[in-house]
Amino acid sequence: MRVEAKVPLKLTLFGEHAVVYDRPAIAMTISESLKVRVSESDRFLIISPSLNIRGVKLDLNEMKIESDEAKKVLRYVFEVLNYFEMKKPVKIEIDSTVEPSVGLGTSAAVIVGTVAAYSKYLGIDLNRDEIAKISHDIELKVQGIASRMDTYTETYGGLIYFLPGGEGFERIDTNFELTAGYIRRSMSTADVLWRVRKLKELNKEVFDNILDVIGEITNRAKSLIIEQNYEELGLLMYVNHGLLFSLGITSPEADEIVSRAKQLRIKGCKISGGGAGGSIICIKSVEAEVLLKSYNARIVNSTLIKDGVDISII
Ligand SMILES: Nc1ncnc2c1ncn2[C@@H]1O[C@H](COP(=O)(O)OP(=O)(O)O)[C@@H](O)[C@H]1O
Ligand SMILES: C[C@@](O)(CCOP(=O)(O)O)CC(=O)O
Ligand SMILES: [Mg+2]
Repeated sequence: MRVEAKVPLKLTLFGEHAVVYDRPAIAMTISESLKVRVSESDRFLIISPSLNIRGVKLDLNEMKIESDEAKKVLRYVFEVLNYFEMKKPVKIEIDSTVEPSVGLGTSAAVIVGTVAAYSKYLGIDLNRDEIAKISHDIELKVQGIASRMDTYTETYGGLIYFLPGGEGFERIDTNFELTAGYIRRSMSTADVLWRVRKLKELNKEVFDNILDVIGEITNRAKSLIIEQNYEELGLLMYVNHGLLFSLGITSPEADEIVSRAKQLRIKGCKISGGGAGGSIICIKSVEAEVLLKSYNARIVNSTLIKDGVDISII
């Protein structure tokens, strides 16, 4: 038996980082995806062609390759197998339409896909809520810090508003259109999250105020998306980017792109996801695509996808 889980990747429209501290957020699934295929094997094998592993060590006597980096990047998959007590050995193949760690929720997709496919392979029927919850717990365990935004968005699919307080979400029925692309990233989301945590400890009051404003912007943005008021929404994207700059999670190149976008009168642009480079989103326009390409960004297919993880037996 072979089971395949196709997981849509996601963009964060508003509230990244603040959502970790129980403020609201808005995210949506897009046409880019990551597939996890699980099939019979006599031992556990993980194959992921898009991963670049550096610093391998070769034991010439046993012809065995060892890599601390491989262990680290495959920890998301390992912890899923561990959760299911590694009940049956399997071959796990992971294919993604984008590179790993670009602010599009690839970490969550690897977890959601492996939870969905491996549980099905084991004959365990999980509903979406169970897949999302297990996946969130695993992301939190591996990274030490994580909100439920990415795992829930990719499990359920669509454009989703996460309520403040860390519980509850609403799906918003809309045909929102974005232009998006990603640039080089200097850190993983986990590393950025820990940097933000340190900043929070340094000055709790200022930090909390910034997060409150991000929360207010997110709540206003929710109404503007429903009203299709893209002028004001775009303005709030610039404001959200500025607040992310103040949290230290943008990058010089991302700031330059967003500033240039403003100068070109593009309606709205901001960094999306973990930051330190990675994904940038703008209200859809030809000018935004030209701008992103001029910075060698890889344009992503940001068509809103309304369905979440899809499991099939092949
Ligand atoms: N195709 C893949 N195969 C295996 N693991 C992956 C893949 N893509 C992402 N990952 C895991 O997710 C990590 C990236 O997480 P993160 O920095 O949060 O990226 P993103 O912002 O895209 O979610 C990688 O270091 C790796 O551990
Ligand atoms: C920064 C954060 O809000 C989003 C991270 O998104 P990504 O892993 O960069 O796609 C973290 C989280 O919500 O867990
Ligand atoms: Mg991630």
